Amino acid sequence: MTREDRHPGIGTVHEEEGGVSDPLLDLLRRYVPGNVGVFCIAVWTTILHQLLTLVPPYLLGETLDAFFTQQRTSLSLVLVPQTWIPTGTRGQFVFIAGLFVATALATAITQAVQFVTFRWFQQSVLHDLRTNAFDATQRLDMAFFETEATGNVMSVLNNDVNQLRDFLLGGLRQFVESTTLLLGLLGFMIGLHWQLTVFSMSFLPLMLGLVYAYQQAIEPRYDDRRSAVGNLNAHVQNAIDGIETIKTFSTEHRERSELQTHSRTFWQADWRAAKVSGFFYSTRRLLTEVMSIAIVVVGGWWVLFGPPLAFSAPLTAGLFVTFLFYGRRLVKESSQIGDLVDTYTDARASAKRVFGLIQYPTKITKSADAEPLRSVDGHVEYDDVSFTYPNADSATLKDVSFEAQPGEFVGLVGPTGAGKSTALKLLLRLYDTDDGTITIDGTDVSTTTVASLREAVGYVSQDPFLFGGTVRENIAYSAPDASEERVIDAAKRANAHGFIRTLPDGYDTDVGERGVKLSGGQRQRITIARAILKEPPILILDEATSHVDTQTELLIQESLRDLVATRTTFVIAHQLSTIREADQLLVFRDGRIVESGDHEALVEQDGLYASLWRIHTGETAELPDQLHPHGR
Ligand SMILES: Nc1ncnc2c1ncn2[C@@H]1O[C@H](COP(=O)(O)OP(=O)(O)OP(=O)(O)O)[C@@H](O)[C@H]1O
Repeated sequence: MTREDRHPGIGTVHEEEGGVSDPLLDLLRRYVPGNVGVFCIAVWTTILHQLLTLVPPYLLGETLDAFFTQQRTSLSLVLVPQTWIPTGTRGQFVFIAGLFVATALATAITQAVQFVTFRWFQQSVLHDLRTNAFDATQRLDMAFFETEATGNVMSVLNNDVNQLRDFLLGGLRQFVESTTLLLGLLGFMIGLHWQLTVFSMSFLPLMLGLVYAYQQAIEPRYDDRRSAVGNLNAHVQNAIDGIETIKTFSTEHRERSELQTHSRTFWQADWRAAKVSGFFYSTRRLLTEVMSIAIVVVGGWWVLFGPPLAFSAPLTAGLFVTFLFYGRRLVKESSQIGDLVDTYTDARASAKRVFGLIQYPTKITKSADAEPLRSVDGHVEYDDVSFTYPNADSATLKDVSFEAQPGEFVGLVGPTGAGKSTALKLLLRLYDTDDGTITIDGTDVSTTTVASLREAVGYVSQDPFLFGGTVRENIAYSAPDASEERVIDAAKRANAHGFIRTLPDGYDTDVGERGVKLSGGQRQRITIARAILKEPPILILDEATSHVDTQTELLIQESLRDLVATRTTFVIAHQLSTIREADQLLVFRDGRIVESGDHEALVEQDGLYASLWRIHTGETAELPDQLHPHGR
């Protein structure tokens, strides 16, 4: 099993969430109303255009019968009042030529209008769909990203949305065209000669049966192909994200062979679909030819020797010519239903995945009666908080309780993996607690709107993330309207101004994708400046200075002193000197707070903290008993 295989398909959610049974109907139901005007014009001109294409064969048949085969004495045309038709042969000939030209013009105009309106409709719907799918990914809980590979999500946003583009432009238009043509042709043909129509249609059930069988066989194969391409993309994405690790461990070969496995799975899935498609298209072709030949043979016989079999109505040569065109067209259109089903099935699988993403259930961001958090003093209280990560076997936090007064400086210490970062992520509601409550100024954070909560809390994580762009844009990310002075001031307080000035373009220097052009310590200082600029009433610094040297760390601490003094600050640090001055220290071990108090009190207590402190000061190199991997 590879990394990506562990993730369930996004598409499964659509059905579970009780969406409309057909995701493509769902698509139209959601997006047509916003574009109803242009959609109606597109559909109507398509119908008109298709009906117009049926006129020339009809005119040709009538012309033949009226002027050349003398099977009719006067010219009469369906839907054209007899009074409009001139009486002399010359006049009638010019009149019919005029009709040919007018039909050609009208056909061209409707085609142009149909093309541009369908294109507009398609782009407008895709724009809305793309925006909604992107909104959905932004809204999703962190838990989602732990179960769904990024490449899979990217595949939905790119491949599946593009597949729907093909459906909206090609498939939907073809559906309108084919339906119009089939109904129009049947109407015309029955009106002209119902008996020959009955014969022409005798193969139709066979064709429709073939199409139905095809749809049943191809749909699961398309589903497989789609999820295989998602896994393939996920792997490529992972490999590009981790390119540095791959190179340093020289694991290019392993990654390549994993890619080949995914690529082969995709190839096999495609092959299974291709075999079914190949069989269908060739059988359809054969059936189409047989139907066309049968119309030619039977129709020709009819004209030459009279009605065959149980038929009774005579057939003129002109009408036979009209029927040759119509018959072929009927056969072609009914066989096109196969393509339509193909596009439809493919698009359906894509729509399932796109709506799976859009409708993915979110617990945190979608609380219906959440209230915004109003002016925050910064009194934070954890009451018996327990939490287990979605895919974890055991609890990460167990009965964690503590209280931080407004403006207090709280340090979190403890061995790695003890649950310090997790505890503070719950304050930001990156996850919700399983048990217990977290309150800010007495308000349970699970009842507040996520936006107002995160507005009140500044967070600098262990992994400083910078967006591609300039240094200034990255600092001002938390306050895009901040003045130049405020940005520089924040940078100074984060001890970043000095190095920024030495960069080639100062604050306008491009940091590269994810900030790769800067060192870890430089990135960290920019993320601290970003948090400072926001001036939040509550600040979380999670190992925020772990990448900088001791001297810079001291300088940052110095400049953060003011900041810390005026707001509730939580600092996680392994360098205990960083948090020695904290008003309160919380010592975590195995998801529990095992000691708390200020530095002096904890040293006196002579427990875990005191042991860690002795190691920190170099007084001892011995690992305390509690932390010894094999016990003692
Ligand atoms: N997204 C996650 N899914 C599942 N388990 C997780 C996740 N993030 C962290 N954990 C687990 O939860 C436990 C606590 O992790 P946490 O990051 O809170 O520890 P920490 O005390 O902050 O450690 P460190 O000092 O190394 O940052 C660890 O055992 C970790 O493996």
